[in-house]
Amino acid sequence: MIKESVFKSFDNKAALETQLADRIANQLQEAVDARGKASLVVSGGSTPLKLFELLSKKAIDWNDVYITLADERWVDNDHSDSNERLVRNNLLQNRAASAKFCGLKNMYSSPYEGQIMTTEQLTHFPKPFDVVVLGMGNDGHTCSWFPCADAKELEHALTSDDLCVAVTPGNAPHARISLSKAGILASRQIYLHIVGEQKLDVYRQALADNDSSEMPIRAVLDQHKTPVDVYWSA
Ligand SMILES: O=C1O[C@H](COP(=O)(O)O)[C@@H](O)[C@H](O)[C@H]1O
Repeated sequence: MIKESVFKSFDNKAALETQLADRIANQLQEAVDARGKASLVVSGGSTPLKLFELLSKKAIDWNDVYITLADERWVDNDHSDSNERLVRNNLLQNRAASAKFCGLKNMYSSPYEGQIMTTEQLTHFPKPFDVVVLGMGNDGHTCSWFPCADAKELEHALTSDDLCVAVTPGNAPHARISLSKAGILASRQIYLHIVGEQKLDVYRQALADNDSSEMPIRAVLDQHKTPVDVYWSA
């Protein structure tokens, strides 16, 4: 059994989103005040939409905030499955429109060819990342660390020192580019943002299991390098 992270439980999604948005905004502004710049890594998927909207309205020095993604589907930026599109439409709005965003997808035809360029594009980001917000799939994946991916690719994502890795999920659409475990853990604070009973069950299962290849979220939960706070609501 692994050590439980800080677990914050909310009766409803709106209460979670309000508190998490406040906390992230405070941490980003503190980082700007302390070091002149801040960095934020966000996930795609359906869970963070309202959080993005709330964050986008926060009065912080967005000019000094660098934003990127934890993972991306290798699709054009106007594709409905693009995480970049999601972030542009929901987070890089309102006051946050002046943040400095760098997506993970580039002009190469696959993430295998494009991953070096993506890594280079992120070299100017303030590191360690100040805040990382992760989601989790019902299969226990986070970022694009899919349990259904080729075993070698998943192992590479979880053990490589490279910041970015390419992954093709076995049973989800699109090849992906993802930050590696090393990249994600090179941060000051990680939030795992999950909603619903099914994800709570998956989280509990991840705490009880002991194999990161079956439940890749464990790679984040079972470590002592970086603080992880879990924000869950029904
Ligand atoms: O495929 C992905 O799914 C996870 C979880 O998505 P959700 O819709 O259940 O919130 C997400 O964290 C990840 O970034 C995304 O690429």
